[in-house]
Amino acid sequence: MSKASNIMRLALLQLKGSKDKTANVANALGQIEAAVKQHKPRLITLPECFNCPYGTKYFREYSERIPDGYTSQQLSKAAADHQVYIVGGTIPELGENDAIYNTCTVWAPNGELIGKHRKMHLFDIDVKGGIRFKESETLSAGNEFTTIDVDGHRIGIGICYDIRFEEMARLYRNAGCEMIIYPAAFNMTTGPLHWELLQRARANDNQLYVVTTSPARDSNAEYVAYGHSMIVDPWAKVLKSASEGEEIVVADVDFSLVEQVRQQIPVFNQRRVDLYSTKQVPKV
Ligand SMILES: NC(=O)CC(=O)C(=O)O
Repeated sequence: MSKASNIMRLALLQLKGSKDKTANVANALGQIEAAVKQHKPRLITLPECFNCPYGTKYFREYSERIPDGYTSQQLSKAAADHQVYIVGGTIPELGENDAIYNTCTVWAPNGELIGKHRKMHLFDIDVKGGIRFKESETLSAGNEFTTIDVDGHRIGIGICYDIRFEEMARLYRNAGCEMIIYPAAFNMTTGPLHWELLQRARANDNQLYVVTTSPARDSNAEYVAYGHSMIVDPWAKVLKSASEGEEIVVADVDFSLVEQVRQQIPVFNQRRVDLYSTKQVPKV
């Protein structure tokens, strides 16, 4: 598709969560409506696990089929009602053979499902005196890369821990992506040190936009999300960011910056492929 415009308005919805799935989905729908009325975005993003508490013991109970489940149907309707693209954060997905995935769905303005990304790198960490989390206790990892086309702009989808893997971002860059969107829920151990650093690193290394959307911070929750949803531009500059609470972050991104940075700092033409391998195997 040809590029209709280089400017795209994004609205990142940093949402409060609770143990009540219906209330979480209703809150997301209300915030989508508010964002559309106030800001008229082309694309809206939601946080990781926006309909479910972020904890391994909850994933099976809250899991749903995609696209037939309740949350998918609500997001599809919201996209069609408001004529907007929705990168629907993540929900626990009940997949084939009863496996559970942490999955992002993407909806077009006609309500059609145009992308489904299963978290590829499971968040299994054990930081002494900090946080222990083991998604692999109940989740399976996805095996497929996911890109979508929005008005002629190719966008890669990753989920939270996926951002730590530069190889994945590089594959998206090589596949022509100008932006990577990561629904994410960093925490109070890793967030302060790594959240902004990783986003700016991925943006700088690959000369593209990086967008993250976190749940709002709830200090009483079992898993305390860091917040600070963010848009980083291809210069690695933080274009806009949220604080900790529930918030809508709005920004107009200019995709012409991607080409500008790639021309002015042409690292991808200057690689010493005679000295190191840059062979890319998977097809994205
Ligand atoms: N929750 C995650 O998937 C990742 C995270 O919190 C981190 O990498 O830190």
